[in-house]
Amino acid sequence: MLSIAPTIHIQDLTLNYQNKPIFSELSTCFPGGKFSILLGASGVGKSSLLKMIAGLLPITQGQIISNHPETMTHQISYMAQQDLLMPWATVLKNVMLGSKLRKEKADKNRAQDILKQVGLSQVYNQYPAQLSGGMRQRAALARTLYEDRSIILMDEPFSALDSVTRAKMQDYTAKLLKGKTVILITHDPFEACRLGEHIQVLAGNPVQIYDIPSIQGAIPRHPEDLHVQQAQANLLTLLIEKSTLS
Ligand SMILES: Nc1ncnc2c1ncn2[C@@H]1O[C@H](COP(=O)(O)OP(=O)(O)OP(=O)(O)O)[C@@H](O)[C@H]1O
Repeated sequence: MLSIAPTIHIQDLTLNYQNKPIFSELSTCFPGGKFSILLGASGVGKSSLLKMIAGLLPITQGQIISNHPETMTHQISYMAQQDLLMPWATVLKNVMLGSKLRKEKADKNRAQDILKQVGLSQVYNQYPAQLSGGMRQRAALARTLYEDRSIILMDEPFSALDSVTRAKMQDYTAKLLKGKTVILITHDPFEACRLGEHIQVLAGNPVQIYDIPSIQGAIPRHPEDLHVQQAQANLLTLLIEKSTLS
């Protein structure tokens, strides 16, 4: 595992789907070793941007570069909105799937420890179809965390969880990924303010990136932290102001 934490630069990035423009000449930066949070209305292009960073969507105009270019091909762990669990493999085997695909020796102890931390120790040997939606999402989270990469991209990783489990998973994820370059998409301003060391909103017509002032305190911030509560209110107000819904 590399101990570097790459910074990711987005430069003049344009995205069209079948001639339909989504965003144009977008530029921003996701700082190395920080937890970056990306918010924005449904359909604005957040998942597409994440897929472009992950190399899953071709770049036709503009570029995405890193100060450690090698990390962009070999050091990314990506968690999609859909859990993408393999139905034929147990939960434990799903978590260790990356090792198997790379023909590496799997670290069963690490996989089991992560599954325990996400509350799935009782279902190691069950299959995805036997799990609830929230359990499936935690299995996908465990698989993402098991990879131990320098860059972690997560698309709404806690969206299916009840509020208590969600808070616990936020805490665990923030602690485990400390010092890594993380980009996390969420619709939840509270989550953004608990976890964000760098918060951005994708919004407007034409779509632009807005930087949110940084919030005091180390992450994961406590739910009762007054800075979190004030920042959450400000962020929700900004999202409402930028909303194009009438
Ligand atoms: N494969 C595709 N082909 C055509 N259009 C697409 C495709 N994928 C996404 N789009 C369109 O691109 C736009 C941005 O989609 P994207 O999934 O990136 O948005 P999002 O901000 O992540 O939304 P959400 O918050 O609902 O997940 C939407 O209008 C969507 O319909």
